[in-house]
Amino acid sequence: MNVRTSDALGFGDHAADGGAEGAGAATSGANAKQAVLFERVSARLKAQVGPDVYASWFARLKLHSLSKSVVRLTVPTTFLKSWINNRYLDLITSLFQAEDPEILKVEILVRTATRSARPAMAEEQAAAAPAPAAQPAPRRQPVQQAGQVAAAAVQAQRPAQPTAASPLFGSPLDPRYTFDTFIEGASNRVALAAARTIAEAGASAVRFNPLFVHSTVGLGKTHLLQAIANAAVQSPRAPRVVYLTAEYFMWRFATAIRDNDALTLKDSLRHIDLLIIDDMQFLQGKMIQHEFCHLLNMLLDSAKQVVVAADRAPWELESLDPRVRSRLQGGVAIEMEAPDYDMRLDMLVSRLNQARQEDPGLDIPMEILSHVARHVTASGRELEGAFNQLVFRRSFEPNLSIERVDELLSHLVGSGEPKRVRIEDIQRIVARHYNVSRQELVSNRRTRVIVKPRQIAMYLSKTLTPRSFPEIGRRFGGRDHTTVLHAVRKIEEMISEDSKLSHEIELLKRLINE
Ligand SMILES: Nc1ncnc2c1ncn2[C@@H]1O[C@H](COP(=O)(O)OP(=O)(O)OP(=O)(O)O)[C@@H](O)[C@H]1O
Repeated sequence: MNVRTSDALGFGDHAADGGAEGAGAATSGANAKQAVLFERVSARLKAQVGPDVYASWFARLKLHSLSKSVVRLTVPTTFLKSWINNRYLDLITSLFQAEDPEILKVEILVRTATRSARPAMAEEQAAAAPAPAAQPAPRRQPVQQAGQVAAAAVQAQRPAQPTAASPLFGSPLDPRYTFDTFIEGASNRVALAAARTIAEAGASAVRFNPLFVHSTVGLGKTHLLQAIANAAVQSPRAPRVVYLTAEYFMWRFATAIRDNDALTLKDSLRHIDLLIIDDMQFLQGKMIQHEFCHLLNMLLDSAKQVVVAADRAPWELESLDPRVRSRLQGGVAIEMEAPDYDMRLDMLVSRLNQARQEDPGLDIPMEILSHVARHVTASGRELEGAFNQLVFRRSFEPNLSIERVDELLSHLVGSGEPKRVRIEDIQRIVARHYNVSRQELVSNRRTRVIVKPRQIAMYLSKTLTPRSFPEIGRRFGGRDHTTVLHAVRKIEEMISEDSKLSHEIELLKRLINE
């Protein structure tokens, strides 16, 4: 219940993040009162900093614990921790104090990460680099290689080892992220086919350019992007490949500008065949976006392939410069959805086979794998977390029973639930609450008595489901995505000013999540 409550605030999109022992376990320790307090503070924070900044920096913030006077919050990366600490800690503290004057201190912790920590040196480098206002240092570790400037930032569950053939600018890709280990299913088939086509095309661009892959967290975007890079660099045509996260791109440009070295950097990027950019939602800052727009235009105009991934569709990347957004929309956008049961089971079996290569004696009964696949439903990352827990526990509890597995994974089992909220349920519950019919909610009628419940239902659809603005628009009588966006913003504003409405919405969330 408490996990769900804090997810319902807009953290839900990222509920999967943080790994096996991260926020899920932590959040389950917080009681309902704490969760409501956290919701209220986050709503105020969102109202204060605006939805774009909020989505970039606070979407993955979770409540860890709240003692009488100390609030502990968690984020998935060290970078986010220092970014929030440096810029927003005072604001967050004052928002908590406004809700509860007994609170004296707010601490930001890094969740037990399933991703590798940044190597100390890179960490120091990032911390030392004075990112220009509004431009962050990289979230993941940059790695430089012999005289090369741009490098990829890599995410992995253990420190990534460079593959035999590395991308042009020395991207140390995680060798496990290949097409062979990527499980195919109905939810990602199209994206996988497009990715394979690009990897096989080598230096010659394919028809869809740029390819834009989007999904909520933990559904395999990074795995797929790195699989493209891993396969492309080994193809006989030997294209020049660069894989990097948007944050690394920002950091690299910020440092190059500081060191008067931007020209060299730009020059080194001119000659690539395949640019792969991950986590596009983090690209911020006018100047950096301008540089990125240049690069994008140059590559696309010279028929070089670009692949981009983000946690939302290109038209929903509101913080992006309209020119960048428009260029990104000029190709093909493909959404990946959550894996079904068969895919989840295949992922677990595949992970077991990989783990057996290191430990041939490792065995987890099929009955347990299938039980986990049935109950841990949210994302690949949660499955990975569940698998790691099982392997870890098995070493000192060799005969795990199903009941014990349930106990160990209860935080992961619960966290998938909010994602199953359906838009129809939201419409039904909101309509009943405001005494209007569901048909009226999706109709063209614009009387006040209908407009407000409709906007609330749209807001709840955006915050309680992973559906995109256009899809929500379609489900509300074929409305344009900007209408939904307007509704979400309006209700967010109203919530921050009107505590009665805020309580009403909390009540609706509870009814929907019941
Ligand atoms: N289809 C899949 N086949 C195999 N593994 C998968 C698949 N989807 C996700 N995973 C695994 O789940 C974990 C999380 O995936 P990944 O990091 O690629 O997600 P993501 O969509 O990039 O998440 P984020 O938005 O947080 O960056 C990884 O260990 C990945 O290997």
